[in-house]
Amino acid sequence: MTLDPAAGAEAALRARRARAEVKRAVHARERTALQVAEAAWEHPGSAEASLRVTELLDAIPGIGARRAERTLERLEISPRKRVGGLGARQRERLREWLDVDPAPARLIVLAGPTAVGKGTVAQHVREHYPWIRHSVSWTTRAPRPGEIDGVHYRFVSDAEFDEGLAEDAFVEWATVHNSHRYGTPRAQVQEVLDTGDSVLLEIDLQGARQIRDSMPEALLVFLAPPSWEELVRRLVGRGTEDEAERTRRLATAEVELASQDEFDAIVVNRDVAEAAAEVVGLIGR
Ligand SMILES: Nc1nc2c(ncn2[C@@H]2O[C@H](COP(=O)(O)OP(=O)(O)O)[C@@H](O)[C@H]2O)c(=O)[nH]1
Ligand SMILES: Nc1ncnc2c1ncn2[C@@H]1O[C@H](COP(=O)(O)OP(=O)(O)O)[C@@H](O)[C@H]1O
Repeated sequence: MTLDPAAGAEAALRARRARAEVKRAVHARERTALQVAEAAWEHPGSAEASLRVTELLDAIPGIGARRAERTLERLEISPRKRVGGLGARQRERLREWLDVDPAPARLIVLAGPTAVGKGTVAQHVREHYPWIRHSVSWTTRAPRPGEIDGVHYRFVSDAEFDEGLAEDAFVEWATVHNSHRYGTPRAQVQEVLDTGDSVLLEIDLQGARQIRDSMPEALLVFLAPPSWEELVRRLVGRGTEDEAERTRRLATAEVELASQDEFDAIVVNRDVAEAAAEVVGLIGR
């Protein structure tokens, strides 16, 4: 029987479209990942069955690629596996996880190089997505023009910061740009999480790594510039640092750009509103 290549290509295109539709429905919350998995196991030849497990988890809002990868490691399921190809015990473990775990990410870290637009995007989120709360970090750096104590940061002295450290008051903290210290108050974050709301932490790479280790359910988002030149343009354009400080910050930025693969998701900040919508879309509801 000769295989007609055109018919084969047509069938492959149909299968790809069917899988894309399944992922879209999960991302749009029209179907749960658990319903898709059950359909895959009921109908072995279906589009659901041919989805890779990574595709299925990645389609769940609030589960970035890294969190999907870490979850499959924990479930001892190879990322190459298709949903329909899982063994009985793997199905049981996946069914259990899908039934309980994929809660919306409620602790979101937004990190990225200086002047990429973290503060601007976070401000847009604050204004347009009021259900997402924001933690106010402590910092020993001086306020910039227009920055309000208690809103942008809690501006404190070194001695006050030391007191906070002695009282274990921070869920994470770091010395950034080899100069000032910044820390996220534990009580503030816990209070938000206890109410079931989501909280956005705008912190540096060191802080993001601490959160990843201490709170693995957090969603880590890296905000990237469209290009290095644009990043430099924004830093100079902001006009809040002198030449020496800009040089120091750009040196940190190079290190941070090299670490973006440690994050669950990367959002490029070309347009503030679009970047904010993408971050919020990752959080899930
Ligand atoms: N680890 C940590 N980093 C923070 C915290 N608050 C702000 N940062 C980071 O400190 C760095 C310096 O922030 P800032 O002085 O506002 O300058 P910017 O980077 O140019 O916005 C940025 O990467 C912020 O994300 C915090 O509570 N913890
Ligand atoms: N998408 C964007 N396009 C152009 N300029 C931007 C964009 N996002 C932010 N900016 C500008 O870049 C500068 C740095 O933004 P900021 O939010 O202070 O960065 P960060 O908090 O990451 O250090 C600011 O002048 C801001 O207005």
